[in-house]
Amino acid sequence: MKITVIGAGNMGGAIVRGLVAQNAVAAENITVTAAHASTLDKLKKACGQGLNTTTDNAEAVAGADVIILAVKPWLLLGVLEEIAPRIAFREQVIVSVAAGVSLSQIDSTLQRYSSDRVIFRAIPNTAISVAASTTLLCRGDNATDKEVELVNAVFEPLGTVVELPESRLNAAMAVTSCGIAYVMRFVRATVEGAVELGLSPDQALGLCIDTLAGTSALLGKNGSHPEAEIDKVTTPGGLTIRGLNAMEEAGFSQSVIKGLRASLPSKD
Ligand SMILES: NC(=O)C1=CN([C@@H]2O[C@H](COP(=O)(O)OP(=O)(O)OC[C@H]3O[C@@H](n4cnc5c(N)ncnc54)[C@H](O)[C@@H]3O)[C@@H](O)[C@H]2O)C=CC1
Ligand SMILES: O=C(O)[C@@H]1CCC=N1
Repeated sequence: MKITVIGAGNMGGAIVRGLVAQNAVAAENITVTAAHASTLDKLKKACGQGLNTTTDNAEAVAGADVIILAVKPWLLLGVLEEIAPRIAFREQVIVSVAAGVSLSQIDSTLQRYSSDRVIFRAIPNTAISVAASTTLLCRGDNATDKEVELVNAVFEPLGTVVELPESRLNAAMAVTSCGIAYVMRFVRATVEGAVELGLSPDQALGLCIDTLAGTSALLGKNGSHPEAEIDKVTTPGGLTIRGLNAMEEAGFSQSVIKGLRASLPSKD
């Protein structure tokens, strides 16, 4: 499989590094672009000199089976216009990772170049850099199972892939992609609190990481409901309920819910 990644930032760069590190795609079979050559030089150092790099997006799409668009959302349609005349539609599958740009917006941009377009949206999270992404996948209307398999072959080595309808993508993205930042903020707050209680920052962070792993295992392996697990921790008249109530008094659950709501792309 040959892949072209347009945009070598946090997401595009992580996809390229991840695919090479997991031996899923050889560096020689990946072409990657960025706005600046210096970004590409760094990526080449990380992935090996075999990696194909260029700042010419249109030139980069030649020969790819899968073209991944990983530029900022407001640049996406312009970049599509730039590469569209060079895309071999149907032979080449297009995957956008841009948040908030719909399949129909992408399709409208491409319709004057071909009547047979295969488009996907994939929303990974930054854990893709450690092959632990939850990648959300939406297929365009005319994508075949074989094309879905091809796109899965890109993202499955980098974590788990969850296919869902586009109508639920933004809600899921708030949980999985924005969620990395929200959980990190929880971790940061925990470390700040634990330092006040007398732990060193390193020790607090280590304990918090272990506790996250334990929480994850309880939910994932036991299939428990969070509230059932909370019940097991909160001894009546004990310490945890005092902590939980103090957190709720400060608006913990409402803050999280409000944050998720605010994470939806605006409809302008
Ligand atoms: N960072 C995240 O957690 C996630 C990001 N996304 C999406 O991924 C996309 C990229 O985001 P990031 O990687 O975070 O941004 P970034 O700013 O780190 O990377 C963007 C890259 O695009 C390159 N670029 C800019 N203009 C270009 C052009 N005309 N041609 C080729 N390359 C160009 C830049 O040099 C940069 O390397 C966005 O659309 C974002 O919505 C999706 C899910 C999660
Ligand atoms: O904040 C953003 O817009 C991107 C999309 C999801 C995570 N990061």
